[in-house]
Formats: sequence, C-alpha cells, structure tokens
Amino acid sequence: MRSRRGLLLILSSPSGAGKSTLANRLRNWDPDIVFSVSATTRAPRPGELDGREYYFRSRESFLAMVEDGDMLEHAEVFGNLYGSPQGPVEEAIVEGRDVLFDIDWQGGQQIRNSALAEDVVSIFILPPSIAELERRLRSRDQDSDEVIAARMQKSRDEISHWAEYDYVLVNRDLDETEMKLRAILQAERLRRSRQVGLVDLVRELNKEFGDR
Ligand SMILES: Nc1ncnc2c1ncn2[C@@H]1O[C@H](COP(=O)(O)OP(=O)(O)OP(=O)(O)O)[C@@H](O)[C@H]1O
Ligand SMILES: Nc1nc2c(ncn2[C@@H]2O[C@H](COP(=O)(O)O)[C@@H](O)[C@H]2O)c(=O)[nH]1
Repeated sequence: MRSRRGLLLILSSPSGAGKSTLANRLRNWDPDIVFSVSATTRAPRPGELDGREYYFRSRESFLAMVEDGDMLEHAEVFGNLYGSPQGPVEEAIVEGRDVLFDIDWQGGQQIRNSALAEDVVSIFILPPSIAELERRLRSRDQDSDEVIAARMQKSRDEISHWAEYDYVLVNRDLDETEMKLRAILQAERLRRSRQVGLVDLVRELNKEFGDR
C-alpha cells in the first residue's frame, strides 16, 4: 500500500483543444495512472473500441447505471449522455493510484462537489485561438460538418468555466503542454504524500546538530 490516496486528475476543455491527446501522452509517460473510461450513449467513431475509449451504451442501460448509483458524475454533452463509473475510481484511489478523467465542466463541477473533492486536481485546457480550435476539430477528421459546428458553438460556454479549475494551460505546443502536465502531477503528488520517513530523518538531523 502506498503512503497516500490516489488523486483525481480532471482534464476539461472545449471539444478539440487536445484533452484526449494529452491524456494519452500522460498515460504513456506513467502507465500506473488509471484512465477513467466513461460510459456514453454516443455512437463509436471509427477505431474506437467498447471498454477502451468508452463503454458504449444504450440510453436505457446508461440511465439504469445512474439509477443504481453507479455513476460518480454524469451529464448531457452535445446531445448525448456521458458519465464516469464510480467503482473503478474508488478502487484505484484506495490503492494509491491516480485517476485521470477527460470530462466536461459539468462533470468537473459534480466531482468537485462530491465526497471526493479533497482528492481532486483540476486542469482546464485552452486552445491558443478559436480558429486553431476549429482547425484541430477538422484535422481529427472524425466528425461531420454539422457535429463540428455544434461543438464550436458550445465551445464558448465550456470556456466560460475556465476559472473554476486549479490550473489553466494553453495548449499551443503539445510537448510543452505535456511537460507542464507532468510537472503539475509531480508537484501535487509530493504535496499529498505523507513522507513516511521524514520524522525519522528530522530526528537524525537534530541529533547531528546536538553532536556538533
Ligand atoms: N498542441 C497541439 N497542436 C496541434 N494539434 C493538436 C494539439 N493538441 C491536439 N492536437 C490535435 O487536435 C485534434 C483534437 O485533439 P483531441 O482529440 O485530443 O481533443 P479533445 O479535447 O480530446 O476533443 P473532445 O473533447 O472532442 O474529445 C487531434 O487531431 C490532435 O492530434
Ligand atoms: N461529464 C462528462 N463528460 C464527458 C465524459 N466523457 C467524456 N466527456 C466529455 O464529452 C465531450 C465529448 O467527448 P467526445 O469523445 O464525444 O468528443 C468532451 O468534452 C469530453 O470531455 C464523462 O464521463 N462525463
């Protein structure tokens, strides 16, 4: 067992700013991080696998999970339901493993207002410009013009929640943003660790002072 509870690292941003890309990079850097696989009623994109990117569920089965109290948070985003299953999150944090969420501002608010609030570190990712946000959504080449237009329209609303987050990063250069994310995670881990050996070390240091 590790000397601290795992932390809940929440990434939010307008659609296309780079959350999923950054989340994948962070997981490659530290494979011990648990990614919270959300459930959604959205249809899978080409290449997405059930249980890897999302648990793809019907509306009925999603609502049954909510009804059974199995969701830590859930929200309607761009006309579909999305939610974070609670069980894997609780398991991970008692094991001292950190959990990474790629969720919208509504989910971020719900987790910050939950019993797990003390474990949360929240990060908002801003795009460098609206034109670049649209370019990224188009470059992903996975959504129709209609879906992209709807996401662009909602981006203003998502961005209006930036100040609710502990950290705000502008994702200009991917390598630079990844380094900043790593730095935040390392600092927050240190801040929360109980530093088990510290009391003994300080006793030793004081003893050395006494011997001088
Ligand atoms: N700093 C960057 N510079 C250039 N392209 C980027 C940068 N960050 C991400 N991208 C690209 O932008 C596109 C959108 O990124 P991504 O899918 O990670 O966004 P997202 O915030 O997870 O979107 P959604 O909320 O819709 O899931 C991808 O094609 C990704 O490769
Ligand atoms: N509140 C929640 N929001 C979620 C969750 N999983 C994903 N999301 C957000 O939805 C949008 C769209 O995602 P996409 O995969 O369809 O592009 C994006 O902002 C995600 O962050 C969740 O469990 N809860």
